[in-house]
Amino acid sequence: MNRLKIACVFGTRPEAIKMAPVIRALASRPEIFDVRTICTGQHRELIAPLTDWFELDVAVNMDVMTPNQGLNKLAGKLLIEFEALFSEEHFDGVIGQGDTTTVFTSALAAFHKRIPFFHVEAGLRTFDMKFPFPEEMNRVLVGRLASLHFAPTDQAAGNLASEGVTSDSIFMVGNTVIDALNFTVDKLPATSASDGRDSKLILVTAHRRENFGEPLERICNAIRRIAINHENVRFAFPVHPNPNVRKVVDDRLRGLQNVDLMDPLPYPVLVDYLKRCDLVLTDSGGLQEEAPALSKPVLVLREETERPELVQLGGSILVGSSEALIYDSVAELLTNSIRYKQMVVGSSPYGDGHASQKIAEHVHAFFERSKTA
Ligand SMILES: CC(=O)N[C@@H]1[C@@H](OP(=O)(O)OP(=O)(O)OC[C@H]2O[C@@H](n3ccc(=O)[nH]c3=O)[C@H](O)[C@@H]2O)O[C@H](CO)[C@@H](O)[C@@H]1O
Repeated sequence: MNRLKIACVFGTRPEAIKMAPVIRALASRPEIFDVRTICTGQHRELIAPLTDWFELDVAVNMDVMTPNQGLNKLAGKLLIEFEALFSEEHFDGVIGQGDTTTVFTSALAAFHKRIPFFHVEAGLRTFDMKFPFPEEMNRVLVGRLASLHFAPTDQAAGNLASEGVTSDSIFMVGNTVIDALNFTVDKLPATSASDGRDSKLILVTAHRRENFGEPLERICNAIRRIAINHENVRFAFPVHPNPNVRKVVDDRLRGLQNVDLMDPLPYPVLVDYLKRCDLVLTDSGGLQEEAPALSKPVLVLREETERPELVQLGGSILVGSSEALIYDSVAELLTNSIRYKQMVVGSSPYGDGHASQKIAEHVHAFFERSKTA
């Protein structure tokens, strides 16, 4: 039997992290799958260490990024690149993840070439096209283009069903980020949770477009006040390279002795911080999923989230960018151990760490079914 040739596409840091275990699961069955890994390079520098850590062979590197390029120019270039790739090589299927311009254009290009597209992390919705922008539109459009939808939770699967996606194409498998996290925790040397320190460690990340400008200023003001008023607290803040983030963070937080501003951390180092920290303050999607898997409460620096499951379980609170709410919520969790324990959920609502194996099986079954159809 001919092997199934599958293009696995990613372009940004979170896509590389969440696609890595899928690529490894497909590649672990070489008698069935011939895997080709395609990187569009949307976050080129952040991705190179990830492909090493997860031991991925990238077959195609696209070079599409130029400074201050608009979304239409990026999408146009990517469509042309995918058109050329899918014309030069025969692919049986294309698989991509999430809500970026990379996943949208690869799904559209696959559709134009009549190649089935499989969507990892399908069905996330805020129901507001402006937040997050342009990601909410990207995921809705990919929801129309995909042949199989791998939903991370029951709610995500329900969102797809209510949009009219046929139920036999939706599979609730969990989020592959938990597979990536487990792989990483297993590969890391063991560290103790507190490291023997008597201070509290708070991990912070903030980079979403919706927070650029005044919201990020308010977030930094709150962190500054906490750092000054609570000397037993340390902040670890890997700062996103985007100048919209870097300038505001530097202006407000540089020079505080208990705030460590760092370059973006390699994934294993980030996971090590996550293991050792007491609390996470973030607008990142991935960190909202990873933190509960390591029993860490999350304050979400967004007004809405497409990950309501953790909020519903009490493991995260939407604090948005309100300086007062961020300050008060952190202060309460630092001083009220009962409240803190209430926010430590027993297990992650985002998966059991076996999503990628399930995805590989469903992709195989899809082609077995189409042979008999
Ligand atoms: C609108 C929205 O929510 N969209 C999300 C967005 O992803 P995101 O918000 O999760 O993106 P980031 O925060 O950049 O990445 C997070 C990952 O990076 C790791 N990390 C972080 C800091 C660091 O210094 N070093 C690291 O290694 C961290 O542990 C985590 O795993 O796009 C994805 C792609 O489609 C979607 O899946 C996803 O819905």
